[in-house]
Order: sequence, then C-alpha cells, then structure tokens
Amino acid sequence: MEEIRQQSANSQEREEQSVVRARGVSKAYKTPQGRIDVLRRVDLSARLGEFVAITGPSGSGKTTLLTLLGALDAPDSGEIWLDEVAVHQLRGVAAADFRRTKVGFVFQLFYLLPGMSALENVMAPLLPYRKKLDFDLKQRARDLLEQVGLGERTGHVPARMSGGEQQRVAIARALINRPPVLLADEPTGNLDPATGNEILQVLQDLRERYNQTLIMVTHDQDIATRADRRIELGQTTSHAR
Ligand SMILES: Nc1ncnc2c1ncn2[C@@H]1O[C@H](COP(=O)(O)OP(=O)(O)OP(=O)(O)O)[C@@H](O)[C@H]1O
Repeated sequence: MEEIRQQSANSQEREEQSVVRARGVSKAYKTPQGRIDVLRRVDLSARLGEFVAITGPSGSGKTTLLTLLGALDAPDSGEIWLDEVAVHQLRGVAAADFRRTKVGFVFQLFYLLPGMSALENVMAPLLPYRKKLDFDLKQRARDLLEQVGLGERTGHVPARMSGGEQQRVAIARALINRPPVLLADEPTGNLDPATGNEILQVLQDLRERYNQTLIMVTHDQDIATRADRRIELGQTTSHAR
C-alpha cells in the first residue's frame, strides 16, 4: 500500500516537473475533399532537459502535433501547457509572443535567409527587439555559432555553406532566445547519415548545456532509440465527408 502511494506520489511529482503537458489533444483539417481527423486525444509530456522523440507513419500527424506545441496552430480540443503557459488558448499576438520567448524551431529545410550572413541569420529573430534586450545580441549570436562549431564562419552566407553547416546556423538561430523547449521537425532528414549524426550530437550537447527540453519528430529509428522518451503516433488519420 505504501509502495502504491509512493508510486503515485512519484508520478504526480513527474507530472509537476513536466515543462510540456498535452492532454487529449485533437486536430482535424477541413479540405475540399472532406474533413481529415489527424490527431485524436493525444497525450504527451516532457520534463525539463528531456529528449522526446515523436515517431509514427507518414501522415500520422507528427508535424501537426509539433505545430500545436509551438502555437503555430491551435488544437480543436484538449489542453497544451508549456512552461506554465496555456498554449491551446493562444491566438494572434499572444501566440507570436509565446513563440518568440518559449520555443525554438528547427526544420528539415533550414529556412535561412539567403542574403544574410550566418551571424545575421542567428540574430534575425530578436533584431526588432534589440534595443529592449538586457544582453548583447551580437555577442550571444557569436557565442552560439561558436558552440555549434561555426566560430570561424560567422560572415558566410548560406550559399557558401554545406547542408550540415546551414543546419548548425538554424540551430543557433533557434536558441537565440534561450527557449526552455526546442521543437525539431526531422532536423537530420535532409542530411547524409554522418552529417545527421553530427547534428544530433550538436543538439544533444546544447540540450545539456542549457538544460533544454528537445522534442523531435523523426522517421529515424536509431535516433528515436536514443531519446529518453518516445511518443508513437498511430495511423490515426481518417477522412470523413
Ligand atoms: N494545413 C493542412 N490542411 C489540410 N490538411 C493538412 C494540413 N496539414 C497537414 N494536413 C494533412 O494532415 C495529415 C497529417 O500531416 P502531418 O504533416 O502532420 O503528418 P506527418 O506524420 O508529419 O507526416 P510525414 O511523416 O509525411 O511528414 C496528412 O494527411 C496531411 O496531408
């Protein structure tokens, strides 16, 4: 009995330590062909510093779930809490403020601005707020580029960098606001296996350095097995007219 009480206290403690909690999250898209139920009552939780992999077949809603966690879109029902913010309730400016302060995004296709140097790309998300910041933006961007191994390439434009280097810049950019949570969508999907491994190592090192939570969508079973926790989405998508 004591053991059961202890177990439930432990699980409650774990729940309380969660920096991300999603409960009963559902999302459907309306298309000209009818409604697509993508996520149905999905639960997810992640503690501070934890690495969580989201896996599942193509079309099971992995990217959709990541966009909901990052307030790029809103769920139809269910709750999402991230660093004590009720993400499911955010819209418009409040959602943009949340994205700027609480999360970093890394995508498969880097999305760097082609006309800007690595340093300018990393500074870009906070450039409009530069005067209000209580730290030196350029110095932080330089430090981050150093930490991802590009200390010597700060002046290079994306066209003069390899895919792996461009992804390193994108990771540094995602961390410029020191977010508690990094959301990564197939960050190694566009890279050869060796470069992909290097990028994974960079993400792991930075996660430890900043005690960040890393939530990563991946098709790669090897990467998923390295995660602390794995959320497997089923073939939940169904179409209804
Ligand atoms: N904005 C949208 N409008 C309509 N349908 C969408 C939209 N976004 C995604 N979908 C559909 O929702 C389903 C889930 O898409 P999602 O990209 O979340 O899956 P996924 O598991 O990440 O897939 P993949 O592994 O192929 O990237 C797919 O059928 C997709 O076509």
